[in-house]
Amino acid sequence: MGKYTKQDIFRMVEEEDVEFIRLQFTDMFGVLKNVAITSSQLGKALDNKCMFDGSSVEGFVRIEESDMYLYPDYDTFEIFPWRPQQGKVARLICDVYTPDGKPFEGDPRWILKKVIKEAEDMGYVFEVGPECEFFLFHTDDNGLPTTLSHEKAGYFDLGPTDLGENVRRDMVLTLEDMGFEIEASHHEVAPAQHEIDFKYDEALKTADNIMTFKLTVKTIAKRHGLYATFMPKPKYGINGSGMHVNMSLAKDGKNIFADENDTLGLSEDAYHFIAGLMKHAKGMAALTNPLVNSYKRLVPGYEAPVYIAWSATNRSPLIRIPASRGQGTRVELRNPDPSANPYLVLATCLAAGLDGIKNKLEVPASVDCNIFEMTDEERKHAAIEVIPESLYDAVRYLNEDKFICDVLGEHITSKYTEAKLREWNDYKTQVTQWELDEYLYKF
Ligand SMILES: Nc1ncnc2c1ncn2[C@@H]1O[C@H](COP(=O)(O)OP(=O)(O)OP(=O)(O)O)[C@@H](O)[C@H]1O
Ligand SMILES: N[C@@H](CCC(=O)O)C(=O)O
Ligand SMILES: [Mg+2]
Ligand SMILES: [Mg+2]
Repeated sequence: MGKYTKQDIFRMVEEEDVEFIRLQFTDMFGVLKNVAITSSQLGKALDNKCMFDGSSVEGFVRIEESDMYLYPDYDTFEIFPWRPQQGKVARLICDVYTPDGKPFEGDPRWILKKVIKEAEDMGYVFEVGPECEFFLFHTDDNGLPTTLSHEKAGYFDLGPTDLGENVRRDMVLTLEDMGFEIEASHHEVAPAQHEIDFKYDEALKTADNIMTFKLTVKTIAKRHGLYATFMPKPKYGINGSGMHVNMSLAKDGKNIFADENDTLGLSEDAYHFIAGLMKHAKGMAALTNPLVNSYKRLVPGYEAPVYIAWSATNRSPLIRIPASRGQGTRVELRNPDPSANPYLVLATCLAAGLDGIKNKLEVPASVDCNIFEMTDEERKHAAIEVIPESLYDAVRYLNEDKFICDVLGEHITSKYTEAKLREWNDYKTQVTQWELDEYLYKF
């Protein structure tokens, strides 16, 4: 049973004086799209009759087959608190369907739903809590984003040093207005870098929440004359922004990753899940780290992972098991960044973990020392592999991992690969400032 019925939505629109409704969906590349309707069209929208031109959305369909339908998920009805309070603006997150009434295979939300169904058939609920980091920068005289900030604060610092402090407070209050349960918010390590953590939930809800979170953070920053960016590594020499993904599986309301009798308090299935994530980490990288820029974050020295390993005691590997046990027992994957499409990231993470469980994959020994301080020889001896080092490598690994390609389906795999190779080739031909600074005078 859903949270809202059609009648509930009509009633809320009437009572709350909602004038506009945004029908939202997310494209393959994690970009939020929407078409706005007035409340006079609500009945049509709720009957799945609203159409859009799919050929205008990158990675969707060709012009000859362009009609797509939006099927609103009633439970996602939410009013935007930052819009006028008369003639309010609300949104509904939608699934994308083809004209013959089938889910569109290029819709990332559908891909996630498919894997969730598979988990449900095994009796599992997939619970996920993300940690989204972002930067707040000034805009220039034309209102365009810069990488400038006047902030000096660092990790966990308290104001009033920081202009960002008030902005973050406003973000938290707005998110709470929209039903988010905010667990923590703090200044991150780099100047102008922040993090707001919200409570974990079932995977589909969390993926929707991540999209809403990014929209809200950007909107509130703009209101304060700042620009919020989720670009993974906006500045050389300081930390980049990650989106650690905390995951657990529940069966009949009980966290099945916990086992008091184990030395680390983890169940067999938790170990298999970790092994599945490790097996597919390279194949998933093009999704968890989708930009050319993503790979500039995954370098030693900035709290971001580089090596495929796991540990219950330290933060340097790809996978960390945070200390909390019982219902809080979870696996934290540390390489995803907030530019990723959350639907595709959660779909592939869940599928990889389930692959581990189904096939009883064995985890290698945990690496409890600082991997960055090991020599290449020591890492080789411990069979520690490296996360792909560029978008190009990541796309290659994706196409080699048939299991992950199957999760994504033919449509997304081919369109995604095509677009990401185009992005890489465009980047590859650029002459950067670094090259000019290094070479122009020498040669
Ligand atoms: N059982 C669980 N399953 C999935 N997620 C969970 C579970 N329990 C807690 N979480 C989520 O994990 C996230 C924890 O974030 P928190 O910032 O505390 O983690 P952290 O990794 O210790 O922090 P950091 O990496 O910034 O030092 C929250 O979103 C929380 O709701
Ligand atoms: N900003 C770091 C993470 C810092 C943290 O541990 O919270 C990253 O790029 O992943
Ligand atoms: Mg953090
Ligand atoms: Mg974390």
